[in-house]
Amino acid sequence: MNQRFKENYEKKLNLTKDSHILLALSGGVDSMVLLHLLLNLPSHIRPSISLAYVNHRLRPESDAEAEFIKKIADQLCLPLSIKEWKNPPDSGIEKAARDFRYQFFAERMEILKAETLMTGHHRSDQLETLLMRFVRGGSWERLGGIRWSQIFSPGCLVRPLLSFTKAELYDYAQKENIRFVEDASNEESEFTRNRFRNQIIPLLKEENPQVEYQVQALAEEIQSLSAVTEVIFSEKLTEVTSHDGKELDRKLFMQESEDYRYFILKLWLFQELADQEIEISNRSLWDILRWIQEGQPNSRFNLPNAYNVFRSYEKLTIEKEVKLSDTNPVNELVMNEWCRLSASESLGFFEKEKFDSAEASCFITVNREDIDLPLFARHRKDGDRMTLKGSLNQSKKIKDIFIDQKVPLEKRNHAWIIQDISNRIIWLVTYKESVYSVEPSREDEQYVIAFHTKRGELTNDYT
Ligand SMILES: Nc1ncnc2c1ncn2[C@@H]1O[C@H](COP(=O)(O)OP(=O)(O)OP(=O)(O)O)[C@@H](O)[C@H]1O
Repeated sequence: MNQRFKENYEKKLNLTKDSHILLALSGGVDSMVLLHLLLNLPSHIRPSISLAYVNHRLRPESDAEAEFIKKIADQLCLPLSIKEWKNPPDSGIEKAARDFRYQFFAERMEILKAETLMTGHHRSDQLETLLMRFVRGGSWERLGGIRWSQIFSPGCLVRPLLSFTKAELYDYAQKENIRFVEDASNEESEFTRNRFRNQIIPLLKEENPQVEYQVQALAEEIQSLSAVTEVIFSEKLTEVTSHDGKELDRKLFMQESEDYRYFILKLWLFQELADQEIEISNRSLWDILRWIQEGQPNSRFNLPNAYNVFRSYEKLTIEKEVKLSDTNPVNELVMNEWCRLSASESLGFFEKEKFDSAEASCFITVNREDIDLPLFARHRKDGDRMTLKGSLNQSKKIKDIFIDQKVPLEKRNHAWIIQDISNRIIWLVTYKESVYSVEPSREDEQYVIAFHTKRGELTNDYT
């Protein structure tokens, strides 16, 4: 077993004497055997080892286990950090405990400047993980299961025991007299994984005693296949998206076959929502595909967490919905000053003689007697209407103005509206002027309302 471990250590994991490893030591047979195997490596390849343990305090014997781990670290003179879990939630304990553990490991790696986290996952874990994923459903790539090595935090997470079954680890521990703690909860079937471990897998092993080996081989094949297809679909995605990957060109996308479209869309959503914990089911993917094919040219498809795929004619983007109430600060405009509205936008209103048109991207002129000061800048809200210039006092919904001008949905909530204290909408900035906008005259009894944007040229017709 030492020899097999050494081979994997050098070939599969690319680790050397200069590696600094943070070993996640739970005290169970797997990580205790892993520690032993690491220490048994010949000195010319043995890495520096630090230990980390999380005391979840979920079982009465937790504190005794923490003491056991401290003793081991003392005996071996290895640095150990322990963290206690203080606030377990009422539900979803398994996931919360895992998140807490890995968060702690990432912090320790950063502090210790250790580039490798090592855990004791083994071949029997692989079978459990794959069966659970298979039954739960989801993406086929997940059937690649636990990997030998993957990117983690500032470095990587490696599992050198993936070629050993749990039975082999027990044998080795017995032969080498390795002490370990037995997790009593493993015997109870209260957690999903334990149900698979204790009830389902024994039946599968009766069917085929080699099931763990078969499944590991299958998982590795899926991992390779998934690496190959990722390259193919990434190239395809690049062909149908803008340079930064944010805009998907519907026309080019629709030229691909349906199978390709499915995987391109999946990759695009995955990349665009990478920071969000959003899972898009296979069924939703098909629904989105149908909507892209048959939906309205200016419409949206709702995703979880207020995200949307927006379609504006032949352009698709993914954006979080901006709620009007969240983004509707009302900015009072102070006479003869520019009011900064965002990193790239300013609005101001000026006495005509104090206005320098060179500073503005666009502007309108109003008669002083027609409006009631002060003026305010805000975004649209439901029911907004304005009386259009040259329309004989006919008012029109702001929403309809946007529709007429084919303004994409995601731009509508960002547009600025100028209103006066009497709630009259004076200007839908860059999109539409109201009846209050007049031609400049020689008299001074006029104000100018001006907009400045750094976003290059104004893209809308200034009407
Ligand atoms: N409390 C802990 N403290 C330190 N390391 C731990 C702890 N629990 C688990 N580990 C590490 O994780 C490995 C796998 O443990 P276990 O099979 O119990 O985890 P799991 O339930 O499969 O969860 P996951 O795969 O998400 O870590 C252990 O061999 C050990 O390296």
